Amino acid sequence: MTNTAPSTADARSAPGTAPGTGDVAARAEQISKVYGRGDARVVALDAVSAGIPRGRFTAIMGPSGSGKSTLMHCMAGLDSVDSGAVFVGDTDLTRLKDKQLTRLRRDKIGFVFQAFNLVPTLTALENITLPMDIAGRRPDAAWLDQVIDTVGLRPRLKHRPSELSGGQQQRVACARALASRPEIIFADEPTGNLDSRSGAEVLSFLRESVREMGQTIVMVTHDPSAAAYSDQVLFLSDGRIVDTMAEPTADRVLERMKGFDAPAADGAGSAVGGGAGEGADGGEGTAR
Ligand SMILES: Nc1ncnc2c1ncn2[C@@H]1O[C@H](COP(=O)(O)OP(=O)(O)OP(=O)(O)O)[C@@H](O)[C@H]1O
Repeated sequence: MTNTAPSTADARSAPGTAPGTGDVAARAEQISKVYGRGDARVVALDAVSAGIPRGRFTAIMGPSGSGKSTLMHCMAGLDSVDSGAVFVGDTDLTRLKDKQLTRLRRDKIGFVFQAFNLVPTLTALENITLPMDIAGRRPDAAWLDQVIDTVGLRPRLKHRPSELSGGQQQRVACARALASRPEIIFADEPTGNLDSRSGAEVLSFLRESVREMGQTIVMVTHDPSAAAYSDQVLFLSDGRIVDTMAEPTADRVLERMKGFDAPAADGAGSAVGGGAGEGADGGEGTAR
């Protein structure tokens, strides 16, 4: 079966996005990824196509082993694909040499992982600006100020990670990802190590960075409540995108997750097409 959703065209028709190529921040075109051989062969991604709308918050969900992390890693240039193409903006990652790929990741992509990955000897502020320091770029002071205020870290800027709570550390990691104004931020289970209150704070902040700053975010999560902060959810099963949901709520996402043993009768294509277009009113202005 071929995956169809959400196609670039679908993404273009997403709410609040003008027609044209500029409204898709990243896209996968028929990407496949196989691990292992013989008996150990696993098709992690099976001809997946997906467009990530610019300035939107997209969640990726699916059962364990469905390919969520693989999809994210391939789209972020952290892992290679066996076939197909991955675009960030207009650049096909699969055609880049290692050095070019490293530069693209550094300049255009932000990452937030479940483990906060902060440098323990640096202050919060130094951690936030570290990627730009390494790249020899000066942070835009006004932007940095806005990011710091949005994540509510101003009173903690001189603290080292060990002096911060888990939620605060993850906010530092989010600020670090946002500071260079990347084309797209990939967040892999960003609330996986947080209690529900800290998790909600981080998700609200991610949500706000999309709404207020126009950031594009893709987040892998197991948690329907976390997915409910997004504008749209892509559902993966057995290495394929089998459905999308616009304006998700935790209850609807939970229901859909329960249904994975019995896939939607109308098939992936129609479900996905409807889902992507369905986002007409989007999550814009909707606090979820
Ligand atoms: N490095 C690897 N070597 C072999 N198989 C792998 C590797 N990475 C992933 N896989 C397999 O590929 C499939 C997809 O894995 P992936 O981690 O993308 O799933 P996931 O949906 O993120 O799972 P989870 O929710 O459990 O984190 C799984 O069957 C997994 O066992």
